Amino acid sequence: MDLDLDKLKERQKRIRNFSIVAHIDHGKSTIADRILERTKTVSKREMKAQILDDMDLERERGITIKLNAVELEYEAKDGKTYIFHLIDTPGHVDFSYEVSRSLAACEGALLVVDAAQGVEAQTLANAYLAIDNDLEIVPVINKIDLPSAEPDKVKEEIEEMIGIEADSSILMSAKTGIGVDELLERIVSDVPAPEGDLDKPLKALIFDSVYDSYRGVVLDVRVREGVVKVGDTIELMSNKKTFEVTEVGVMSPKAVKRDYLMAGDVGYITAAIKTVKDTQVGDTVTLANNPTDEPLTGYRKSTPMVYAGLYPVDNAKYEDLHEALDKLQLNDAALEYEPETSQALGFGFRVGFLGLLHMDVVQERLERDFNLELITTSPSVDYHVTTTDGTEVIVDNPAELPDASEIKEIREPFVRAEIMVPEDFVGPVMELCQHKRGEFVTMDYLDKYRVNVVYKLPLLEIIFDFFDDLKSSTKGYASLDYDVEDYEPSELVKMDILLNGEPIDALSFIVHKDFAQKRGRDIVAKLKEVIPRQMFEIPIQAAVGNKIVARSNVKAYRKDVTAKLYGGDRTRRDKLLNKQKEGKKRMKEIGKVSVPQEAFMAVLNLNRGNEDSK
Ligand SMILES: Nc1nc2c(ncn2[C@@H]2O[C@H](COP(=O)(O)OP(=O)(O)OP(=O)(O)O)[C@@H](O)[C@H]2O)c(=O)[nH]1
Repeated sequence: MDLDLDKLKERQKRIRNFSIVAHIDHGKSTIADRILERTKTVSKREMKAQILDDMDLERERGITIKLNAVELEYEAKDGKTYIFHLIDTPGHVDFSYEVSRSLAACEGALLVVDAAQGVEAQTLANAYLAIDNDLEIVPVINKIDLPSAEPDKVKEEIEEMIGIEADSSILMSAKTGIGVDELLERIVSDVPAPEGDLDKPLKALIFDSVYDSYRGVVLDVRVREGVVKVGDTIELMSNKKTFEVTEVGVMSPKAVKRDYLMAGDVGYITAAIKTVKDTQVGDTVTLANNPTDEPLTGYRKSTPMVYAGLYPVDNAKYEDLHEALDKLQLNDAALEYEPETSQALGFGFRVGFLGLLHMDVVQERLERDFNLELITTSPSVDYHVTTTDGTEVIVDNPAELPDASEIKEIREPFVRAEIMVPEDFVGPVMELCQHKRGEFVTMDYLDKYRVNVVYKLPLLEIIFDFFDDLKSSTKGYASLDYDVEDYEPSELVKMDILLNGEPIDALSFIVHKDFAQKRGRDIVAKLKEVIPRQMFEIPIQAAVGNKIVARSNVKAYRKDVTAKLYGGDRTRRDKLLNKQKEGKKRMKEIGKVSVPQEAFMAVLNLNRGNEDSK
């Protein structure tokens, strides 16, 4: 097929690639919906609420996890039809790496700020990512329909805190539709058209990929230079593997086939790629017979910060879990895993996550989409350990921590946490941070009312319930952003948990020496609650080294639990039986003891484990 380059150049001028970035809940998805609706990309009837958040899980949780690229056509006031590629981005702090991925595919970003909430931590973090990517930023002040909206104040905040001109911000209500027309026109006028030579060799960035059981791996790409067509042989530059292109197209929002994708386009390529490991997000695609000389620079790769063991309840499902992780990783570049074995749980994987939310989402996907029943062990961070003979080891599984007598020093990851909060709540925030072993760094007034409090905190303390505690101690007003800064020595110890006199490797965890006693007592109490009675008494002990810090017993099973309940109440009885059945599914037989999934997560649910422990 011969392409008319002049026509393509003309088309390129009418392309606008942009993302929407915002703090969580400021209205990104609702704005995306309005844009789709106004450009008639989907009919009202087809339109489900929040169409871009197409995964059930996202809809249930109400957060955007995966990014999606959609092509829309917009007929502008100048009479021309523009091609928009809207790339949705997640807003949660766990997913900022996906934001930087999608920004690498754009020329512009709509920076959405809630007119009542103002600039928050993730607004700043995302705005800086956009600035770093040299994107044109179009500020949008959303929710101006709210009685508490203060658009003028928000404009000032944007100028003062982000340092971009905000006088011309679009005032919008995604709810009522005010401002949508202006927004569309401003995308045309403010977001630059993509550049990139059409007659150069193909250079396309893989910014996402999805596994499809019929078509194989589907690559989401942003073409930077050249053109790619069906029948071309593409080469993945990182591993030099070649594939014949079977289909190219765009999402609109369903897949629509095209004859070609050209410089400036955001779309997908399929090439009967069967092995998920062959494709790497961030890699450059070129043509095998006419390759480009230099790959594109990828983007900041995300590194996992939280690690946990994932084990199939049924040991025979190990290979299924392996396959499921392979497939999931394709949609989730941040996911890392390697096989591990546990004496208690058998064969499984040690999996690295970006944060607890990410861990939750992965676990749910594995269970729901791949029909697996899993036991997840309590999350851990990675420790840098120096042993007495001078060896350095990285330990992300508490069970693998060397014996205390062999450890010279343990260093744990510390984060710089920036917490934005109205001044009235500075007291409670500081108190919370102190509780979590925080070290005060600095505090600045952002404007008359708001303060940015900076603390250095151990990541270990942040990943547990810090965010929830922060929200509850500030009535939801605080926002948090953090980055791992360095590893520093801490007085950490390993807590072993013994059931029936046997140490259970999958239940051990690492804790600061000062919190050990209290955590030990709390965990024993919690385990006593969640481990069901059996025919014999089960002693539970928490130990640091040889020292038992807490103990308790699960009493032997006496009679049918349902016997106590009102004989006549069928529903109540059925409920209980069902619940027992549910619980049983998730039991893991360890020695003679049945241990439920809850037990492995007990350390997460110690009701503010650190409180009063100092
Ligand atoms: N009053 C009012 N509510 C709005 C407006 N825009 C969005 N909302 C509401 O604000 C909430 C958050 O909106 P979303 O669009 O889900 O926010 P988001 O930024 O996409 O959130 P994440 O996907 O979780 O990052 C929802 O309950 C919306 O209905 C608006 O203009 N006015």
